[in-house]
Amino acid sequence: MTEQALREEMVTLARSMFERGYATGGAGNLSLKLPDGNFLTTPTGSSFGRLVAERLSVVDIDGNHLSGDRPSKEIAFHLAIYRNSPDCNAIVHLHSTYLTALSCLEGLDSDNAIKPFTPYYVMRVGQLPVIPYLRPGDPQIATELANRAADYRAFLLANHGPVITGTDLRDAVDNAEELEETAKLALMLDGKAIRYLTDAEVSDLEGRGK
Ligand SMILES: O=C(O)[C@H](O)C(=O)COP(=O)(O)O
Ligand SMILES: [Zn+2]
Repeated sequence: MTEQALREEMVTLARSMFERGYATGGAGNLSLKLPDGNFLTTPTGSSFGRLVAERLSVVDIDGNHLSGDRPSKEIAFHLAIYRNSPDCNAIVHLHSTYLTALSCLEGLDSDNAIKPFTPYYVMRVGQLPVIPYLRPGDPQIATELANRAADYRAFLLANHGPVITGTDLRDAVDNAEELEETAKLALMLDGKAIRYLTDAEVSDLEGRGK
């Protein structure tokens, strides 16, 4: 896709998420890899419902601001993931209701906050490691994500919200929506006897197409 088409896709997908309640106010941020190797990101403080294609931020791999409005304060963690995850070409960070609620619970398994109980969670996301609470914009978030980026497709920032990757922005958005719905199910089923997928059932699903 051309840069202009990617800009328009980011605006369209962001507005769709906003209109369906996956993003509110100025929370969250998006990024994607451009054909020239630089990165397109949402400007800091921007609303997913009001992005303007021409004003989106462009940065290089070192985080230098090349054009557009001032980039997200979280651009460092986006770039840390790109550096360490060759398959990642787009990233979605949200404060979506159910994943943010989950991120606020005591006693989460830091290796995987959601044990698999549906096939699509396994096929699209797999595991959800938890990053300890850090102030939004703290550079340590980038270090924590860099250390895990090669092994996971999504991450849960404690008391904050999810970070989800994809092979392109549509894939990252679809993964984010699947993960948010899985968190909603997990909270709805809390206290009930869930039949989790067995290790064999999970292995059978891993590596299969979505
Ligand atoms: O993650 C953050 O820093 C904020 O919580 C957020 O999601 C929006 O920050 P941005 O600078 O507007 O991208
Ligand atoms: Zn945030």
